[in-house]
Amino acid sequence: MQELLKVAMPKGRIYKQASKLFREAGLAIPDDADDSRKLIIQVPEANMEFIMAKPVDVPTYVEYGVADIGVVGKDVLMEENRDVYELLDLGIARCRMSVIALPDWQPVINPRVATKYPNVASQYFREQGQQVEVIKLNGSIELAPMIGLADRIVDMVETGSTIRENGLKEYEQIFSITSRLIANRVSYRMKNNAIQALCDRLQPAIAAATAGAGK
Ligand SMILES: Nc1ncnc2c1ncn2[C@@H]1O[C@H](COP(=O)(O)OP(=O)(O)OP(=O)(O)O)[C@@H](O)[C@H]1O
Ligand SMILES: O=P(O)(O)OC[C@H]1O[C@H](OP(=O)(O)OP(=O)(O)O)[C@H](O)[C@@H]1O
Repeated sequence: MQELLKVAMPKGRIYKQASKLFREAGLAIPDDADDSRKLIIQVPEANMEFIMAKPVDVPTYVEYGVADIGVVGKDVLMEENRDVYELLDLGIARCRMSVIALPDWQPVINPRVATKYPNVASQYFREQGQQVEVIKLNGSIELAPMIGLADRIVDMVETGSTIRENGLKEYEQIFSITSRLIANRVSYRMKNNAIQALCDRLQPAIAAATAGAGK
């Protein structure tokens, strides 16, 4: 019998895709665990316990070892910069991090950039040699250039419909994003059999899903 794995699972849009991938890997994972208000869900069929977390908190739970492994977007991993192992690119929740502004944007004297990702944005503009004031927001980032809070934003683009519907334009793509499987450093050693077995099951499922999506 392998060790129980505590898994930090993001509630919201990643959960459905992650649980589908886990099922395709042969694990009996429910697809509706995030529909209830329960925050800790036992999945005895897969010898797992899910900790249903806010996506941005997943790396924190994993770094502190209260979860052995977790599923999290690359955007959050880059922003949070936690001390965890990144084990697998799950290929799900594909989107990109971009610089967005109004279509008539021109460089301004005191540029302001609004974003949910202040560390990523600051590093990007520093590397570009541009001095900007970064304003942290927690959602509806696209509002910022529309109402004059910032002249640019750094945010996620998937289908492009949010920027289209708000009359904005994507200027630069900073990096592409998918969700990753991460592990606590100690758990990776202590529960190596269980974690390795999970990776071995997930890998062909990821390859099949990626081939199926024509990517
Ligand atoms: N439009 C999108 N399309 C695909 N993936 C996305 C999109 N937006 C975000 N993601 C990915 O999904 C992850 C979780 O996003 P989600 O919107 O569920 O959470 P959140 O906005 O961080 O949390 P909350 O809903 O609690 O504010 C992101 O970190 C990113 O990796
Ligand atoms: O290109 P699209 O397919 O339109 O997706 C992009 C949108 O999705 C995310 O927002 P989310 O739904 O997480 O809402 P938020 O504003 O609360 O971050 C992101 O912040 C964009 O606003």
